[in-house]
Amino acid sequence: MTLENLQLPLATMLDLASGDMDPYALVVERRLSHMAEAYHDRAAVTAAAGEDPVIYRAYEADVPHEASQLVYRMTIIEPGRIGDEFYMTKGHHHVVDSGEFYLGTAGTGAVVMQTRSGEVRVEEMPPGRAVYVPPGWAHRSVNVGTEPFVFLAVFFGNAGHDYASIERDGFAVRVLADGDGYRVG
Ligand SMILES: O=P(O)(O)OC[C@H]1O[C@H](O)[C@H](O)[C@@H](O)[C@@H]1O
Ligand SMILES: [Fe+2]
Repeated sequence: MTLENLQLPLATMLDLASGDMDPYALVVERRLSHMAEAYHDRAAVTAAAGEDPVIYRAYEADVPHEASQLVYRMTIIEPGRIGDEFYMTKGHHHVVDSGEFYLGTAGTGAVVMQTRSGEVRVEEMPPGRAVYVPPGWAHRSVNVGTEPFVFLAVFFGNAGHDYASIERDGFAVRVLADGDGYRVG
């Protein structure tokens, strides 16, 4: 094997507290208008539509989206709610069923996971807690705190993002404000 055929190693600085990455590419920036249908309180969606807040963004290292590659991202979900529902990601299945590794690094969040047959699990992701999302589980992350929720994600380069089934059917549970905390309803 010659060096010409080999990709060079890559090193990236990750700011675990803020989610900043260096070097990075901003690959996701989702505002409310990009996912308004995901929230159940229609009046609250309408009330927030004018401001159209940024709900979350993700930074990615320069890894090819190909089989055998491990893509890694820092995702930052802002604190906030639409009605009683916390800011969250759209959520997706992988096109090629494959696992994903998560590590909470700042703030207070959780990941909701759901199989195609409707089984649901919710795991909290405080800083230092790793969650493994096995193949076949759709996943959505939620900020249940008052600070930005930051996590590292690692997934296969050929996993792909399948949003259609979640856009159509949603998740069977919602993560809702409950006093100072949250409940899964
Ligand atoms: O793709 P979304 O459901 O909008 O979530 C935003 C991002 O969250 C995490 O970083 C996942 O690992 C990414 O694959 C995903 O793109
Ligand atoms: Fe994923």
